[in-house]
Amino acid sequence: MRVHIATDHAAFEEKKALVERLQQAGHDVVDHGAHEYDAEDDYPDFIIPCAEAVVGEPGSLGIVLGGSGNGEQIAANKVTGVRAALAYNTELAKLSREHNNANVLSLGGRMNSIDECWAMVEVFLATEFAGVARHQRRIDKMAAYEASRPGQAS
Ligand SMILES: O=C(CO)[C@H](O)[C@H](O)COP(=O)(O)O
Repeated sequence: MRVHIATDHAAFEEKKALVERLQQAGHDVVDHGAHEYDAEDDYPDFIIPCAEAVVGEPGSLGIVLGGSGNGEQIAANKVTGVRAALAYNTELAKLSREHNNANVLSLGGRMNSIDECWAMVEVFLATEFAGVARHQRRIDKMAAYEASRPGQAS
């Protein structure tokens, strides 16, 4: 699977480890940075391009990381077409795909170990959207709202 990934400094080591594990597992990984550790860097600079790449490549998925994952989820969700979910256990990662058809998973490198992050990534990538009508209806309502905002193409 094509996987876009990004972090700020706060999950620099976790991102590096995840890129290695994803490649070992055979995924086609695009690393949007941070490529160097800089304690003063800003997560939107990496997360927004990563989220845009996910939308630009239908069928791909994204993994964004930070200290908590909160700001990274918020930044990713600013990109039209992104449904980014914050997870801290595998059940949330699974539900984000099954119920929300999330295309971006947000993780907190200061909240979970590398092994825990990897477990969530594996579940996220392996789980399909359930396609149940009530879930699709709710996603459609959000997409309609998104499309109705000024400046959005119809
Ligand atoms: O998780 C994050 C945003 O939600 C950031 O990674 C976190 O805020 C960075 O913190 P600091 O600049 O103190 O290292």
